[in-house]
Amino acid sequence: MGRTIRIFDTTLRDGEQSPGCSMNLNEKIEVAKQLEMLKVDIIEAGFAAASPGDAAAIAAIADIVRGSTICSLARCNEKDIDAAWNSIRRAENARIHTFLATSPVHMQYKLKMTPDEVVESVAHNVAYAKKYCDDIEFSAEDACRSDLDFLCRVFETAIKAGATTINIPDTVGYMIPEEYAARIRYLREHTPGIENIVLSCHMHNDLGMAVANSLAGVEAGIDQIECTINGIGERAGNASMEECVMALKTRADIFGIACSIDTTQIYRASRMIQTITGVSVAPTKPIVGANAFAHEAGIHQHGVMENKETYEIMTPESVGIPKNAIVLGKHSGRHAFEERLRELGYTLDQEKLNKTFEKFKALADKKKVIKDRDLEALVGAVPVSGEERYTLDRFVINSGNTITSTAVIRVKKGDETFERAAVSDGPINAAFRAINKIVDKDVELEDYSLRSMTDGEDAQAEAIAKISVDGGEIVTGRGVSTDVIEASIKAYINGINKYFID
Ligand SMILES: CC(=O)SCCNC(=O)CCNC(=O)[C@H](O)C(C)(C)COP(=O)(O)OP(=O)(O)OC[C@H]1O[C@@H](n2cnc3c(N)ncnc32)[C@H](O)[C@@H]1OP(=O)(O)O
Ligand SMILES: CC(C)C(=O)C(=O)O
Ligand SMILES: [Mg+2]
Repeated sequence: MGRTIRIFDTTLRDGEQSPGCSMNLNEKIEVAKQLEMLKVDIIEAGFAAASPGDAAAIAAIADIVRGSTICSLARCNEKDIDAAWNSIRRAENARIHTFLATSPVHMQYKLKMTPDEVVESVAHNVAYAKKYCDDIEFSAEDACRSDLDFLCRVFETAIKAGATTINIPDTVGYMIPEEYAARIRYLREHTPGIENIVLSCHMHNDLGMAVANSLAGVEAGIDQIECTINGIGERAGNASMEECVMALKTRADIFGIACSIDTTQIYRASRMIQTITGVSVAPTKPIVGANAFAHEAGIHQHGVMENKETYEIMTPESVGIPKNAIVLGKHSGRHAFEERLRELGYTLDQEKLNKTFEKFKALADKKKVIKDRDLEALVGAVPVSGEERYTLDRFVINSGNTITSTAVIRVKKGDETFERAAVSDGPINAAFRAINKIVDKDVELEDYSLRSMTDGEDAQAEAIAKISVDGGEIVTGRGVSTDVIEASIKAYINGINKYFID
């Protein structure tokens, strides 16, 4: 393979801009460690000027992650660039990513700047960022609705001021593949200095073409793909990393392009993002959806039994979906348990391993066979150290279609226990109201969902409770149990705990 493509992951920045996908500090660190395991070239860890919490998370990631470059986004102004640099300065490799819109509609109505003022701002702010660090990316926001000759002028200015990567984003997901490729070819031919620059694409999925456009860009000379795990991101999302990477790998005969990604970490990364954000992918989602490697039709099943290549263009193992060799149940020991977790891609520290094993044994008493999805649910449901402020001790619910529901909830906080009762028109709302009385906060339930993690009568339920406390940011709480009410109460308490940790 001749060329190599860089993978720039923006799950923690553009991905986090997806409604309901906010992550707290611990969650961002977990995601960043997983991105390091995936061996992504650049991690866009956030937008430092957006909030002190974002800046702190970027700084923590810059301290911990080694190998990948750590990047912060910044608008074209000195305050944003100062904040970006402060957050990434301790990274092994640091990048400032500054951007300014170049399309007529953005310049006139949003920025209220003339084209000349935009060029001046790019010259000034890229040079200002360059004083801090060598690795500077400049993005022309809404580049795909911008005049091509004006873009050449803006990019030439950014390159002269010190930009080392030039990003040509399709901010609103407007392109079709051949059109984007033609744009890239034009820019390469008409921008002085561009031959020594890393060219990047950042495609949005409004018309469902983010991945196709990224790959068309690569064929036209793009050197870096910006993407997110599961394709999360603003509006319809960004190009999905797993789809871009597996297309390059599976069709190496067409692209002949290598990338650094350890594809066996893809499945775990996808599950982690689903668990943390509470946003599940569709069963038909390529690469990581529940049906991506499932064969339902008889003719397909027959073909796969004879030779998997009849209907599989890649193997589940290549993206880290493990083969299920060991059956785990109540008689399984710690070795088999730990080994299976390792096969699923989880290496837990001793404290989390012990807690997860305890929960595994408790679950094995209720279920005959513990499946991989059960294990993933257990790992995701065990809080990381310091996260448990309140824990559920016991609950009693009285509900029916002719009575008002009542809930009595008892929780522990350290050595103390608190118990309150509440009524409502449904059992889950009554339970949530009782918890509100205990924590004595104005907790608002913003979104709630319940689904079965596995099949069968003894399936585990996963509840997601998105809450805000005292009008603050929305946090995602998650609870798992074979009892749907217990799962819901745990999710609500998990959300409240996260609020207090942040
Ligand atoms: C395409 C993208 O994904 S861009 C990244 C989008 N991400 C986000 O916006 C998430 C984080 N954002 C935030 O937290 C806030 O918007 C902040 C902190 C950045 C700014 O907040 P505020 O100061 O309250 O401004 P607000 O968001 O209302 O408006 C944006 C301002 O930035 C200006 N602006 C927008 N883009 C740029 C840019 N690239 N360079 C310089 N200024 C810009 C706008 O013109 C507007 O300026 P004005 O206040 O003088 O009218
Ligand atoms: C900040 C830029 C790169 C962006 O997210 C976009 O244009 O979509
Ligand atoms: Mg974007």
